[in-house]
Amino acid sequence: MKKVAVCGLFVVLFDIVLRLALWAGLVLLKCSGCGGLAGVWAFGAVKWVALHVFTSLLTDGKPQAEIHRLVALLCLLSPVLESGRSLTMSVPEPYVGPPPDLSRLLLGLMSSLLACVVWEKFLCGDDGKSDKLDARQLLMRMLKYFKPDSLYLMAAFSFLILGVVCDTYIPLYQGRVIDMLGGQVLHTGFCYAVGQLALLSLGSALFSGLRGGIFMCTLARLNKRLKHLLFHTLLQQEVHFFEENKPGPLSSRLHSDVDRMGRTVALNANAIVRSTVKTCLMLRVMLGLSWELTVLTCIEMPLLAVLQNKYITLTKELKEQTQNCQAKNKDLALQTVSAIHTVRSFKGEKDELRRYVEALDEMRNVKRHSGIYSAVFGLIRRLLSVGIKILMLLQARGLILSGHLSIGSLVSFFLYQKPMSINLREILYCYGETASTVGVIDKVFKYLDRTPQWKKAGGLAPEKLQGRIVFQGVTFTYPSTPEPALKSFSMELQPGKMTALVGPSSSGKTSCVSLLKRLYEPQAGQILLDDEPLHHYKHKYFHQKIAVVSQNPVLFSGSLKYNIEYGLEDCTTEKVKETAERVNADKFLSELEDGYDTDIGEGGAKLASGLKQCVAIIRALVRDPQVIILDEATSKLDVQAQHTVLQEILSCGQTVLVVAHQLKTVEQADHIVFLERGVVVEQGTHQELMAKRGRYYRLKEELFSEK
Ligand SMILES: Nc1ncnc2c1ncn2[C@@H]1O[C@H](COP(=O)(O)OP(=O)(O)OP(=O)(O)O)[C@@H](O)[C@H]1O
Repeated sequence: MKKVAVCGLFVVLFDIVLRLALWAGLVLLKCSGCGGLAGVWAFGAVKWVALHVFTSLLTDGKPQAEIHRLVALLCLLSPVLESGRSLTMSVPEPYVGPPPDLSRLLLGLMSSLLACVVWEKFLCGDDGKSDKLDARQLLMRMLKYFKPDSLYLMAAFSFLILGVVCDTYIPLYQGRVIDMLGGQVLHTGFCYAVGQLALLSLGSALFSGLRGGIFMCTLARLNKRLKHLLFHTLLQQEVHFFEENKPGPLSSRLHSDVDRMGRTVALNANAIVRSTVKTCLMLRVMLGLSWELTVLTCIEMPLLAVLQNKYITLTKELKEQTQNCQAKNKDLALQTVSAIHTVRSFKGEKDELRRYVEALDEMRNVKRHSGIYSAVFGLIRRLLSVGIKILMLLQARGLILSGHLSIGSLVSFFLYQKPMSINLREILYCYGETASTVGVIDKVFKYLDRTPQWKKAGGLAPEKLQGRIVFQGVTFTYPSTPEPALKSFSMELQPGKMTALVGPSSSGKTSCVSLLKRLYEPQAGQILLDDEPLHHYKHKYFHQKIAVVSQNPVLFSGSLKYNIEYGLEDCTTEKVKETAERVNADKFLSELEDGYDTDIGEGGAKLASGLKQCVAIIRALVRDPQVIILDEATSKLDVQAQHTVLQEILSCGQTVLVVAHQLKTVEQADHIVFLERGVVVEQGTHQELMAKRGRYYRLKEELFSEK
């Protein structure tokens, strides 16, 4: 880098020498110019050759890419600017080339250097090249999601350009009208000018409105598509994914981040195109009005770019911190509110409030830092603008006094100048905003690209299923823990028989049920249903044939009927009632306020826990499952109801697995599997195990303490 800087310095010095030589030559020859536009271009070409030879000598024939760019700018910028200036002259004057004005020659050098710094630092700097490439790829990928809306976008961009063209010419016509006010212009001429102005204003309002509306519609469509896709992808993920990623951040990704992504890309693309087209058109008009004032206006741009870039770098981390804090706050509040019963019964309100206040404090600190940065940035930016404005006023006075500028043109220029700075600021802001959204886009795409870490379900859906389940040497470790929950675990569940899985706490009973529900995949061994691995069955078929009822079933807000039919497409009310009758619950449920249409509240909060279990049992039975897993599913029912439910289930010839903590259930079981630390210690009937007088017998009192 140092080598490039030193080489660049020598190139600039050599360029100054060449410019001074040209100036001295023109002064000595008493020439007012160097041969018109052709002369300027010729001088640029000669300089290019000279600088090229000079840099080759300096770098042993291997000049760096940065030096090449610097040389190109030093040689080309002045001819290009001069050509542009002559093109924008309303009445083409015979061009005589730059007068032998030293300050003008040096102004060309300064603008070349400034352009070079902006180019190297902000547009193609080497730092983080791969990051920029990634960002570009991400943005390009994001743009692909707009493909279905291409027609809308084309219409929106067309209206945008039409609106911008109208917008751009409004100040010019305003200036003309002002000049006509004091002049000897015919009334019709004046009315014609005012009519043109009115037409332009009308066009601007109409096209801008159409553009805005279409962009908003497109954005809404994109948001819907992205959210749908992301939610679909999330639902495909394995259970461990949801254990690793908390609901708060996931919901934040799904809502705020997707919204922000679409908004930033769509609105920024809109703003960048609008501002760029406007800036180009305005530059053309402003150069025509006064190139000196235009140069002063343009000096503001690179300085603002440097400032903005610094600001973005400083606040990038703060933005991420703010996002994380927001997600954390949301998560904390959600957790506390959803567990309000536990919080209240443990008098945890104070603790929860403290935790929430701590999270709010963290957020406040981050926001305070953002505020300070924003204030300092705003102050420096304003000081810079005021400084440039003072310079412009001084220059404008000179131009008016020398007759090069009319008052109307100056008014027009100032009418352009403010929107021009706003446009440039908008471009820079959008650039910064898009850059800072890249992180958000990246996170969302990471979720969208995530392949679920579980075996895909097959297509098996036999009409007749026996329901024989075999665990063959299953070893299973949770992804987040090193110790296996089940070690070479084998067990068989027979159709029409009830098997009880018993064991002390943390022995692996629930893990067994989770594997059977296919919430996790075992690392070794396999689980077979009618001699076929579980993942060979169709997803919907499998979960219809294997029903699980847990101790604390999850119910959804809505009616009783909605909860019982949940996930079924063709379940009739008769079938629901019939199933409820089988477990003696129909009478009770029908007597509720609105019968089966009674709203059970958030998570079934309006139901007693026994009734919740009852609804969960009916929900399982209504699916006509072949395998029923009862994970303490009847613990909150009275003895008579428990008996009825078990008898009803067994009478249908289904395979029943009971995770038991109560002796009553175990005694009824045909087969008992006694688990300890993920290993089957003993198995057999209750009598056999008692007769053995082994672990089951010794732990009986401890396990089934109710007896
Ligand atoms: N989601 C999980 N992530 C990590 N480890 C887990 C998870 N669930 C259970 N475990 C661990 O797996 C082991 C077996 O737990 P499991 O819940 O299967 O036992 P259990 O016999 O059902 O216990 P309990 O009767 O108390 O419900 C325990 O060591 C437990 O800490």
